[in-house]
Amino acid sequence: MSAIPVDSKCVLEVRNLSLSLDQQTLVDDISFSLYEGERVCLIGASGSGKSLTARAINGTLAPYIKVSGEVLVNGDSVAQQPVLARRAQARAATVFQDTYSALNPLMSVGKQLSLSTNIQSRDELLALLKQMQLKDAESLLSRLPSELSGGQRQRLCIAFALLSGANLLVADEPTTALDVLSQQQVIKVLRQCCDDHVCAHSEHLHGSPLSLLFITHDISVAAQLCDRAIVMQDGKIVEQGPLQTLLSQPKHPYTQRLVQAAHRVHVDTCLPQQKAVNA
Ligand SMILES: Nc1ncnc2c1ncn2[C@@H]1O[C@H](COP(=O)(O)OP(=O)(O)OP(=O)(O)O)[C@@H](O)[C@H]1O
Repeated sequence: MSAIPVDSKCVLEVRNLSLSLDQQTLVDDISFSLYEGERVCLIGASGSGKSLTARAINGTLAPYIKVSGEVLVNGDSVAQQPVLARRAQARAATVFQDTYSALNPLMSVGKQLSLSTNIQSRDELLALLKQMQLKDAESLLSRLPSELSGGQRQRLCIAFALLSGANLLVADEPTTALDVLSQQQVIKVLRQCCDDHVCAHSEHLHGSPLSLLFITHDISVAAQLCDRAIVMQDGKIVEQGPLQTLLSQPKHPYTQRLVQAAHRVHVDTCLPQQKAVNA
């Protein structure tokens, strides 16, 4: 990971955040920060509290979840605020694993795009789709979301999310439901968005680069995109640091198991090829 410049702006600060339901603690006193332009992954097994943490950040927690601690987005304290109660600069753009949750299933892609952007020109809409590496953009504009592949829909969701002008993107398992090639396309688009995106239309965030919180249970996917990792287990952060360091010298037993499992999957995947070469 490149060192964070001293004068970097803190885009997200999660401070002693706990989330509970009745007497059960689901997220337990976690703290971490994200600086502008950083790509950080929140990684952990199913049920470790990643999505709940994402919901506390983007303001979509169920109202019956008890929140304590602080979440600051661009300096605004938002832990207790649902998304619609937040100032524009404190709203994080979000993409989810379930792409249908962000798209109107009954409206063509072109209509949805032009309603959310106020862009009426077909050429500008086509340019937007091309930025998302969506080929065949002409035909995509007239299709319904169900007439796109999962990978195309996810790239469209990323475009929609970034149109909000937010400087923080929370991507909650955006590649989990996709095949390997579609995963690669989504990662490529996310990487490109982080490299190119500056908030042009937001008065408060003007010129601010995009920061990414990438939520996943797959450390090998995270390694293709992120510089830093925060590892969660059973609602707690057990380790955090540069991703390359975690991969080469994992300290916590859970991180060690995660890295070993990723190596095993890699070796298993390579085995048939090896046999074929040796045959
Ligand atoms: N709305 C809710 N009401 C009650 N319990 C919940 C709610 N959302 C999540 N939980 C519980 O909180 C714990 C953490 O869930 P969370 O969805 O954050 O896990 P996760 O790490 O994102 O898992 P996955 O990788 O499977 O999405 C789980 O035990 C889950 O059952």
